[in-house]
Amino acid sequence: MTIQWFPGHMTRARRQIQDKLKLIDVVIELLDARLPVSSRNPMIDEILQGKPRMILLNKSDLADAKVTQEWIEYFKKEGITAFPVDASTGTNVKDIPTQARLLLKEKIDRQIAKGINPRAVRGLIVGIPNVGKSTLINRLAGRNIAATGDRPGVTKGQQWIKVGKEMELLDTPGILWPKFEDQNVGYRLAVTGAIKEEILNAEDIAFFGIGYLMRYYWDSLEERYGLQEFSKDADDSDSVIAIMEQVGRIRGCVVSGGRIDLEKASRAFLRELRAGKMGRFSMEAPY
Ligand SMILES: Nc1nc2c(ncn2[C@@H]2O[C@H](COP(=O)(O)OP(=O)(O)OP(=O)(O)O)[C@@H](O)[C@H]2O)c(=O)[nH]1
Repeated sequence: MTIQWFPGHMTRARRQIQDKLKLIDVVIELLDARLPVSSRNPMIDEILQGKPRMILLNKSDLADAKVTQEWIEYFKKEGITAFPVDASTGTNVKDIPTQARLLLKEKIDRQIAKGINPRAVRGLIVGIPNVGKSTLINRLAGRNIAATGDRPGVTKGQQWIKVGKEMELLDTPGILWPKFEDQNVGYRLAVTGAIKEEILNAEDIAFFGIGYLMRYYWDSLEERYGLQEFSKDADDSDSVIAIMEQVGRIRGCVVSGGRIDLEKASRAFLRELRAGKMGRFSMEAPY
């Protein structure tokens, strides 16, 4: 597997965020609830330079609720305000301005004590591609302003957006890069759709995804694809391929001679997995 990230690109992304930090009071760091480690920039603390920040575990509708709760407790122990959200339906999104003000409470209280009327809290959303930054901005703004898509890399523009009376957001989020040194990180990101399929091969990603579900979420997989007679030995590549073929059979990915088109089957599987059709799953737990 080769994933290339260019140092120039990272430096530019980092500088863009640091320029924006000067304009804002609080950072809203968006992570994918299914993989809070892999979807986190490894240098985030250094990049944020001590700016008050909260972590939102987005796409919590797709993640294992029990594991998400463990993550919330984990971040709490680290002294970081964190809570699950679902930007696509708006679950918990209304708590963001309140939590942002809480983070700045001391500063706001000092202003009030001096008789100054505190202005709206200014926030910046940061996160890796496809984590849901634009969807969240639109949700907070209550209208469609940021470009959203199911492919990484569609965010554009720059202005302040009012979120009620108490908060303002920069309409262009800060784009962070994920950590790529570890091959499994790359695959986890690819399974959830954060990395384009042109970079990693769809069959390899699906192979990884099926293996993962075989290990940790067998029942969901079994139910969806009728795998009652199949082996659930994820360490045996023949068993994994047999399941991929079954997916292909069920989804009509059959070519001449009855052979299964594994590439097509892989894409079908990934589409369904990413859309939550196999139920909720998490790929990383804190403990
Ligand atoms: N199920 C679910 N899907 C979500 C959620 N938030 C965003 N999405 C979907 O995830 C995809 C990516 O969302 P975007 O808002 O475009 O992500 P982004 O971070 O702005 O992406 P870039 O522009 O690539 O940086 C879209 O298909 C959204 O509909 C969520 O909470 N739950």
